[in-house]
Amino acid sequence: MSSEVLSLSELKVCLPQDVYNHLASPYDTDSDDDVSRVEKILESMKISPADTCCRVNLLQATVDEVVNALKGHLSLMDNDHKYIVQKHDTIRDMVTIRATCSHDDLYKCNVPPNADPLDEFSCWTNRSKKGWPMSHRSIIVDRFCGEAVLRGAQIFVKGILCADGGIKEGEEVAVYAHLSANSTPVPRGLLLENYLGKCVFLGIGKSNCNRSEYFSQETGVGVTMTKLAGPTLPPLNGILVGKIMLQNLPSAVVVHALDPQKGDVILDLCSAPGGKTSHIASLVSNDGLVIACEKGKKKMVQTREFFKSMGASCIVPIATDSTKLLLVDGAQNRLSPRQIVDSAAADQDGLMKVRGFYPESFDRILLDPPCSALGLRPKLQIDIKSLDELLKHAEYQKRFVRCAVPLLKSGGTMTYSTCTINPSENEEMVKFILSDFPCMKLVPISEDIPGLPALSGFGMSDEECSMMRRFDPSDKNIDSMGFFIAKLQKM
Ligand SMILES: C[S@@+](CC[C@H](N)C(=O)[O-])C[C@H]1O[C@@H](n2cnc3c(N)ncnc32)[C@H](O)[C@@H]1O
Repeated sequence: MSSEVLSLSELKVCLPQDVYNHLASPYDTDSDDDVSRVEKILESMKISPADTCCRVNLLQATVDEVVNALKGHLSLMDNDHKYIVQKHDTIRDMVTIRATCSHDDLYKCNVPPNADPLDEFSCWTNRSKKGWPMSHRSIIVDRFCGEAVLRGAQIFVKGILCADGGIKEGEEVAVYAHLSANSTPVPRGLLLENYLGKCVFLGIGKSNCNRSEYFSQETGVGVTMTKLAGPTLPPLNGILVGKIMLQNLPSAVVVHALDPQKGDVILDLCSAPGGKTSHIASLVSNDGLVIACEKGKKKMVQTREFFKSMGASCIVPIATDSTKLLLVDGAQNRLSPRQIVDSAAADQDGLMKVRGFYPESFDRILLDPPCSALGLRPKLQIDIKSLDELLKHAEYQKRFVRCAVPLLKSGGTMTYSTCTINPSENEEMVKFILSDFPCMKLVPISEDIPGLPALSGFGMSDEECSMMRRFDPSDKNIDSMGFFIAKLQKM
């Protein structure tokens, strides 16, 4: 058994056949173009969208202030990248950043191209036979670290699995990601010459320490990426804290589709890590009541700290199972959400202990439930093992819907979103809502909000499909993640 070293262009992101067939089924199989739509989506998933989008927190900054600060920050960066920072055409609180140079050559190579051999490697012929570069010592990171690297992150020591012996602080190293599916785990600290797995070349970085410290330290950046096989995204961690939030474009437009108004009483059923909830607070200038629910207690405590850092004071965070939020007792004296949270006691973490809310309580509801995440980019591998596993997501999402619809006031709207391309969680879910809840109808999302219409073939009219937004990761016009948004009103 030997190691297999791929370039990103050679890597094939695969799906189980039944999942593939399911995702391909809505496309017109008579058309050559559509037959390969899923292939195109899988191909585009390997790298990040070219634009980094950042949403301006209007509670603590203006768009002009952020544009100027980002331009200043990026112009000081110590590398050869140039970035274009600009306001989004139609989304008023969105700023996009695009690198003007990319390293397409690295995308096609499985070793750093055109570099002189290191003297000590030229006498070691096995090295090139195994696929490792003669020009650089190499490190291999785990897959999740690799995907983060392709999103512009640096390499933390915890993500490094194995490395060549002898790497020194300041040395340029070749960086690979281990493709873990179906392979035996790689023990951390392994010498690269003993690695027998399959990996993909991600680019070149500069080591911040000697090899031994990769594996003896608990925290810290081990390698700073300098050239990436894919779009070169600016590292913005720790920049303009509280003033911006890095979000993919579709995630940021969801709340514009929700269109919250000052004074509204709004329920976010799945809040953590809080990107969309804090966006609501920003758009209503903290004027209103936003109930943020999240099942994970620890997650909610962290999310509450994030809300504080964003100055989002109109949000009441609650750790609860949102599928059980509907109260059916006390028909006579139904308290409003404001009365319920004002009279609730706090738990030992300071989160309000709320049992639930009464029917017809909310002006707007955001339902951004857990999903199969088959739209997230970049993805080096997909973990879903079978169609049964994929379809379970839709069943779970229906539980949130059954709770959300009664909680909505008549005339109120619910915005539903997922970060997947799976129609069972998107178009089919909307059809389910329309069929099982005749009180609900689709309403159009503002034309300023970009995206494609929903897929046809799920029992909805062309007009209804045009009211929804679908983001296709292989769409060349909007280079973004896979995403879906629908807005429904209770009659
Ligand atoms: C797609 S994420 C939400 C992302 C969030 N809206 C944002 O923009 O930052 C789904 C969240 O729902 C939470 N979740 C899962 N089951 C839940 C339940 N029964 N009740 C409440 N939250 C749940 C997950 O822990 C996860 O944080």
